[in-house]
Amino acid sequence: MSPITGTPILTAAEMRSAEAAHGDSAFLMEQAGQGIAGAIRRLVAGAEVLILCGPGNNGGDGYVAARLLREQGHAVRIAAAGEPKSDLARAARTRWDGPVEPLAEAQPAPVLVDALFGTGLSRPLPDGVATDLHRLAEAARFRVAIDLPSGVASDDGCCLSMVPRFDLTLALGSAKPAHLLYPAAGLMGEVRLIDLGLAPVSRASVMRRADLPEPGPASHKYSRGMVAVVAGRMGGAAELAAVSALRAGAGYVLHLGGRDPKGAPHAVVRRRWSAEALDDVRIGAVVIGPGLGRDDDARARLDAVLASGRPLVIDGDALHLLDPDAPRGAPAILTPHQGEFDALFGKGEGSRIDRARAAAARSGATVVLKGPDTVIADPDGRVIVATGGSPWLSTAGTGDVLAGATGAMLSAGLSPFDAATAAVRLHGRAAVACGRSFIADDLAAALSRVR
Ligand SMILES: NC(=O)C1=CN([C@@H]2O[C@H](COP(=O)(O)OP(=O)(O)OC[C@H]3O[C@@H](n4cnc5c(N)ncnc54)[C@H](OP(=O)(O)O)[C@@H]3O)[C@@H](O)[C@H]2O)[C@@H](O)CC1
Ligand SMILES: Nc1ncnc2c1ncn2[C@@H]1O[C@H](COP(=O)(O)OP(=O)(O)O)[C@@H](O)[C@H]1O
Ligand SMILES: [K+]
Repeated sequence: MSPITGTPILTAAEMRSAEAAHGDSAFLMEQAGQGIAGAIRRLVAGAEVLILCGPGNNGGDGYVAARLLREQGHAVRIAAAGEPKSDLARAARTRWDGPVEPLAEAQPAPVLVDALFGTGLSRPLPDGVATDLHRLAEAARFRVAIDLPSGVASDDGCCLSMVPRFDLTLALGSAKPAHLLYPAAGLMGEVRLIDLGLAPVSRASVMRRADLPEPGPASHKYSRGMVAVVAGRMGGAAELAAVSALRAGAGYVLHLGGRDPKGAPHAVVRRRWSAEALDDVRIGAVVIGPGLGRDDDARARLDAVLASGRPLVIDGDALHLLDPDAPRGAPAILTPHQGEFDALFGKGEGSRIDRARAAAARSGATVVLKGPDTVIADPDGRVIVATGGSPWLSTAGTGDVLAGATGAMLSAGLSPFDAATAAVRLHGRAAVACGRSFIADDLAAALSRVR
C-alpha cells in the first residue's frame, strides 16, 4: 500500500488493456485480494469486517480478500446482491467456504468493505443496492472502498448514484481519473495504491514532487528569470502576481502600468505601460490577465503582448479576450478556472482531463484548468493532475498568485508544462502552509517560506 503520488492515471479501458497485456487475470485478482487483506488487517486491529461483493471482478477481489482474512483468523462476513457473473468472480466465490448473506438482510459490522462495483460500473446502482450500501456504511466505524466507491464513474469522477463517504480507498494497480476528480475524489477518504505489478503506462499521472530551479554561484538576477507583469484596471491583482513572481523565485519583476500602491514591496520595478518595454530580450515570461479589464485598452495590451514573442502566462480577464485558435509566436500557459475555461473552449464533453487535454491540443498552449482537482495539460498529450492544495484557496486573488508563480517558473527556463506543474505544486504547498482562513497576500508571502 503506497501513496498515489506520481503514479499513472488509467481509464477503465486502459486498465483492461493493461490487464490483458499482463495475461494472467486470476493472478492479478489474487494479488489484489492479498493487498486488500493485508491493508485491512493492519488497519482494523481485529474488528469484524463485512465485505459487500458485486457481480463482477470487483466482487471477485472481495471474495479473495475475505478468504485470505478468514485463513488468517480474522472475523469476516460476506454479503452479496446476487451471484457472480464473471468467470473470475465465480472462481473466487467457489473458494470462499463461508456463508454469503443476502445484501438486503445483512447486519452491519464495525468495518465495511465495498467490493460491489469498480471500474466496470456502467449505470446507476439499483435502488435497493444503493440503499443497503448507505445503511451499512452509516452503521460502520471504518469504511473501505475496493478500487472505487460503488456509484462513482471511474473515467470522469461523476457520481452515477448517491455515494457514501469512505475513510480509505484502495486503488488497484493504478490511479483512475475518479481518484483525483471531483465530486468522486471528495468521497474516497485516503487513497492508497495496491501495486499489482502491472507497470501501467499512461500519458496522465498524479502530481509528484517537482524539481524547482535553484540559483547557483553563477546566478544573477536576470539569469534567475525576469518576469514582466502587465497591469490594467484592477491594480491589486497585478500587484499580487508581481510579488508572487518574486517570492516564487524570479530574479527581477517588472510591473508595467497601474498606480504605485503605498506599502508595496520596493523589490518590484515599476514602469508605465508601453509595448516597447517588452522589447527587453531578458524578459523570460510575461504575465497578463490579473486585473487587466476587458476594455479596448486591455485588448490593445494583450495584442501587444501576443506580438512580443515572449513566453506568456495568460490568466483572468485576458482569457476572455483571447482567441484560442489564433497562432502565437511563443509558448504560452493558459490558467483558466472552470468558468473561464468554458467561455474560452465551450462546454465540451468528457472528464476535466479529457477537456483540458483537448483544449491544449487545440490552442497549442499548456492549459492549467484550475480547481480542487487542477489539471495541467500539454499540447503533446501529457497531463498531470494536482493533489495537495487546500479548499481555503477559494478566496479572491489566489489565482493571481498562481499566475505570478507560473511566470517565475517559466522565466527560469522550465518548459511550459514543467513550469505550470512546479507553480501549481508550490502554490498548493503554500496554501497548506497558510492553514485556514488566509488571504491571497498571505499566500504570496508563504511562497517564500515553502521554497
Ligand atoms: N483491470 C485490472 O487489471 C484488474 C481489475 N480488478 C478488479 O476488477 C474490477 C473491474 O471488474 P469488472 O470489469 O468486472 O467490473 P465491476 O466493477 O466489478 O462491475 C462489472 C459488473 O457489474 C455489472 N454492472 C455494471 N453496472 C451495474 C449496475 N449499475 N447495476 C448492476 N450491475 C452492474 C456488469 O454487468 P453488466 O453491465 O453486463 O450488466 C458486470 O457484471 C476493478 O475495479 C478491480 O476491482 C482486479 O481484480 C485485478 C486487476
Ligand atoms: N475549493 C478549492 N480547493 C482547492 N483549490 C481551490 C479551490 N477553489 C479554488 N482553488 C484554487 O484557487 C485558485 C483560484 O484561482 P481563481 O479562480 O483564478 O481566483 P482569482 O481570480 O480570485 O485569483 C486556483 O489556483 C484554484 O485551483
Ligand atoms: K467498490
